[in-house]
Amino acid sequence: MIVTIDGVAASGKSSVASGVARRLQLPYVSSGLLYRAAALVALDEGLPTDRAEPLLASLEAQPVELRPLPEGNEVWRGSQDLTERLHTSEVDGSVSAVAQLQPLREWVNDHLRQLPPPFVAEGRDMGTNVFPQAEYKFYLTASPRVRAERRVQERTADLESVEAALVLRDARDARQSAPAPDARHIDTGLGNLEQVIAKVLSYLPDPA
Ligand SMILES: Nc1ncnc2c1ncn2[C@@H]1O[C@H](COP(=O)(O)OP(=O)(O)OP(=O)(O)O)[C@@H](O)[C@H]1O
Ligand SMILES: Nc1ccn([C@H]2C[C@H](O)[C@@H](COP(=O)(O)O)O2)c(=O)n1
Repeated sequence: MIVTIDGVAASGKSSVASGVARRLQLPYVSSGLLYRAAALVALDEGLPTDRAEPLLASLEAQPVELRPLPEGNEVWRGSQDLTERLHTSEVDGSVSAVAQLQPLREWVNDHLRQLPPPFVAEGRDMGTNVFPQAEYKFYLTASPRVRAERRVQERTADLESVEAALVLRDARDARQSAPAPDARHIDTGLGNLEQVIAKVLSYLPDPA
């Protein structure tokens, strides 16, 4: 079984996906972390984010590994744990450019398609492009303001700046972020996190 949870920035994908996966006792996979890791490598190494070749060469020379652990995804590069450095405003500002590079999308998708089902996968195009065969698909939304009020707790910028950055990222990511025609849409602004997790679980088979 594959469950996909796609949606816009800060709509709650990671939190909902990890909560659903925990209750189903399945791994959960955050595709965004691979794009964030690629963007972090480009930032750390001063590589361009508008051309794939230099960045792909670095990623192939020293591979990145996504570990979908039950307690949360980790991203490692050799002996370096990159996880704690992936959710910053600096990476937020670069990741959309990296995600526009088709060879980088293929690099991410190759990683994802090696994972053995069952799992819960979250991102932008899990239910459309990466796992169109998924049995259960969800698409999360929430207003920019609601999403900014959540995200501002996790960043150092003020609410207005965070909301503007989210709206900009939504626009930059729009090309790959269309919902799957068979995805169930859930407005996460209509309930707290536990209520949204329960809503998703109500559409899924009970764990054996
Ligand atoms: N329904 C909800 N009610 C209240 N808070 C929520 C809800 N869903 C998620 N949150 C909180 O909002 C913040 C952003 O959620 P999360 O990181 O899961 O979003 P995301 O879509 O994965 O973000 P990104 O696209 O940037 O990775 C987190 O602090 C999370 O706990
Ligand atoms: N399947 C995906 C997942 C993510 N992206 C891009 C778009 C986001 O700006 C960025 C980071 O994702 P997030 O951690 O915010 O979910 O990566 C994508 O294009 N496709």
